[in-house]
Amino acid sequence: MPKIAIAAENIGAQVHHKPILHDVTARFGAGRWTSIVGPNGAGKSSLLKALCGLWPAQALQGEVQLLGKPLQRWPRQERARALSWLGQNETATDELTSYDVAMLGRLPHQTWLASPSDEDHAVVRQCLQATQAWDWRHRPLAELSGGERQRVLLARALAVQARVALMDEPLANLDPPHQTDWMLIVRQLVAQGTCVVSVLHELSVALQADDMLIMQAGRAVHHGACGDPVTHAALEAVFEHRIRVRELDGHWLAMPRLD
Ligand SMILES: Nc1ncnc2c1ncn2[C@@H]1O[C@H](COP(=O)(O)OP(=O)(O)OP(=O)(O)O)[C@@H](O)[C@H]1O
Repeated sequence: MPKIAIAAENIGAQVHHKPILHDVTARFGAGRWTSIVGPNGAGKSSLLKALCGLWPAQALQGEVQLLGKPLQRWPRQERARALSWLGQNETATDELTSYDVAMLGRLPHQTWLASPSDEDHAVVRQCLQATQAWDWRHRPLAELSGGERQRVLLARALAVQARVALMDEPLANLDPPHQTDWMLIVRQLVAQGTCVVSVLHELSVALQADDMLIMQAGRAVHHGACGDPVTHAALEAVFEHRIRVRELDGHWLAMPRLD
């Protein structure tokens, strides 16, 4: 078993007194990529937000452990260096250029009011190039297409160089070649020991991860290896057997059932 990088321990959450996460325990290893999947409204984004500390404390039960220490005991800047976040539908940085957005990923490495270092600039360049967003570095985020903008936001998340990377629907708006690039980037991160946890609706991509956490109605109903037939059965069941998992050229794929 790899070292646990981040763990949700008995997490519960409510919105307006309505429970949306029920006693979720899930542990994610260093150097592993885990995909979180499940039907709409299953609580996938809510769990990711809990892992990231984005829930108000009064709406949350249980504990998140980051690299062996409770999340709320981490000093803010150290935590921002250890944990990176790629969220959905972010618009707060729309007026900034792509370069400046990616540079925001370096903020946890900078001291108050200091200019970015040569290393910060080198990392930002490398991340924008890795996501093929370097060509529009001078353009404001607001002017970019959905997929272009997603690649800049991914570059920002990569620029943090965090040991744990949480990504909510990272493939949103990405065309197939850039989805493949994203998987290759994730594989590189994992090879360097990073823990990657991603919420994905693209089940065939999700099946390329090391592990899969399946959620339903606010609960974690299965957590296992992506190559395990028990995981495939759980995946088919959670989607009411309207998909089937099949192997093609050594990869597991999820296909819609039309019969
Ligand atoms: N701020 C909120 N106010 C009210 N209800 C919320 C709020 N956030 C989440 N919920 C509810 O909590 C449940 C889980 O939502 P969540 O976004 O975590 O699901 P999800 O699995 O990520 O869904 P999807 O696949 O549709 O993105 C849903 O029923 C949703 O309506």
